[in-house]
Amino acid sequence: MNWERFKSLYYTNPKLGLSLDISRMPFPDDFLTTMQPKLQQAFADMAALEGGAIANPDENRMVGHYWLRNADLAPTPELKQAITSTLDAIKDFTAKVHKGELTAPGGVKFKEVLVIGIGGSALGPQLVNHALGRLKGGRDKLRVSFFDNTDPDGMDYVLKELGSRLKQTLVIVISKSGGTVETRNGMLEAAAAFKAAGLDYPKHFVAVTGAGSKLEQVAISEGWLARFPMWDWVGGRTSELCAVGLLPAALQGIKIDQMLAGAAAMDEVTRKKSLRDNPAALLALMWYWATDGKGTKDMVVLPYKDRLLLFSRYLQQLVMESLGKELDLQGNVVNQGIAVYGNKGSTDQHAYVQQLREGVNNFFVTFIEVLKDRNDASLEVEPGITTGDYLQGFFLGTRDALSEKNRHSITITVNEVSPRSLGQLIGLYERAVGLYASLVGINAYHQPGVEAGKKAATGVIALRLKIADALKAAGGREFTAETLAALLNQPEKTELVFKLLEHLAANPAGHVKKTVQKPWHESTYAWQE
Ligand SMILES: O=P(O)(O)OC[C@H]1O[C@H](O)[C@H](O)[C@@H](O)[C@@H]1O
Repeated sequence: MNWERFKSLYYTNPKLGLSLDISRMPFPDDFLTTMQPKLQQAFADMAALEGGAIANPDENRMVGHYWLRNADLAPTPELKQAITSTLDAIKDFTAKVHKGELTAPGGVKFKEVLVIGIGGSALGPQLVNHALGRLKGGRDKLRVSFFDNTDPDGMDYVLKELGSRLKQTLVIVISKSGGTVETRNGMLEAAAAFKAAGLDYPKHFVAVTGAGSKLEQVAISEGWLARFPMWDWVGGRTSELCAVGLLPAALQGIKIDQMLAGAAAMDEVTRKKSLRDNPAALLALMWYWATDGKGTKDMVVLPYKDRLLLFSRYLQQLVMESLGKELDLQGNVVNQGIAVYGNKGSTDQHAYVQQLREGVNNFFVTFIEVLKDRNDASLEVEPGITTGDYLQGFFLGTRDALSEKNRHSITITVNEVSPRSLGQLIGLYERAVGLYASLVGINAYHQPGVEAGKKAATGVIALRLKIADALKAAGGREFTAETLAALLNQPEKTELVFKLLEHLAANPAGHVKKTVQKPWHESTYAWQE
């Protein structure tokens, strides 16, 4: 590639220990200049947001995740106090757990944390757990596992892993709204497991949730061990650096002050109004150029580091839930968004990189390079060559191979994976998403599209109950999906009735016996005690 272009476009910040290379995005010479008016408007929007404006108009909310790492920026003394006192409470609680001053009943020391949450209430903690666990090679102070779904078998798997250590397990139920059904279900399943083991679960349970939520009410009425707040001015997908992410991380033994310091340092840099000094603005403009400001290309995130495996999954929510919007701020239909996927290199080179090089050219790659290979000395796998040399070799080789075929890429380089650098990366992408949303004129801070699926699921659950009632009342009579839907007076829902019957018949709790017939849709279903 072109060294002169690289020299002129390379952003490097030795203080942060982070660099950004946009030279492999072949935007025209005047692109950065022509974007200046839009970009300056985006900076102005961002300054207003940080100053406490209602930056999420649909929900009439402020957007305050930047205050979490510099409470002095909070627009009122009350908000500042809320941030600092929560941080103190997290540290205090964690210190007591680590010292064994706060224990499970019977003085049993907590050794395990089970986090129950979903979406923004799980992805950040999962990323941090995976990226920063056992960083120096030693053991974590507490080991963290997750329920992040309503999959019964998934929960059984985690509970089996915990086994008899359930008595040493601290459970953190995280839900901003406190009403998310998957999380409620996880909480009930965990409580049942504790009860079955003869354990007094409220003495193990902690809630992170919004004031007055259903979850908070349960935690209060059952006398849970502790509660930590979640505020309406922090979105789920930007909540890693409030109690949602900090509490599990601190308990694990991760240096949360360094994560916060990393994000704060990145915030300072990404507030700069001069484009060439602002890596988040450069990133946002590259997304704009690569995708025509319309999401026409996908963002493939490829960290060459196992510890950053979950970064793409974390970014998937941050980017897609923020940018994937039907309407712009004026109410025009725009169907915005950028699709995000990726795992890690060089692993993915043996999976889908074939298509990236030769197949449909509908993406741009963001490589994440980590300079430091490992803590200890490295084996030479060939004379003078280590496994880390190979990891870099595959990264550089793949990048060149893609460039040769006009497949564009951005590269972010960090010195190492550490609490500080992860805080920086989180801060970098939060800012880039916010700036990009301004560039394309959308609200990045709501998620109206998520509700439709939740509402429809409620309808499905109601129909499931009706089916069970009808079959029971029919006392063993056999129905096809069609005859049952007709009986329920819902012929338009025959497909749903079929799907529900199939699931009921597959599980003992369904009490449904299926008799297979030909053709398959003449199969019958009947109640069975
Ligand atoms: O934290 P909770 O209120 O339980 O929400 C968990 C998640 O579910 C919702 O459906 C939203 O789409 C996500 O933005 C959110 O992070």
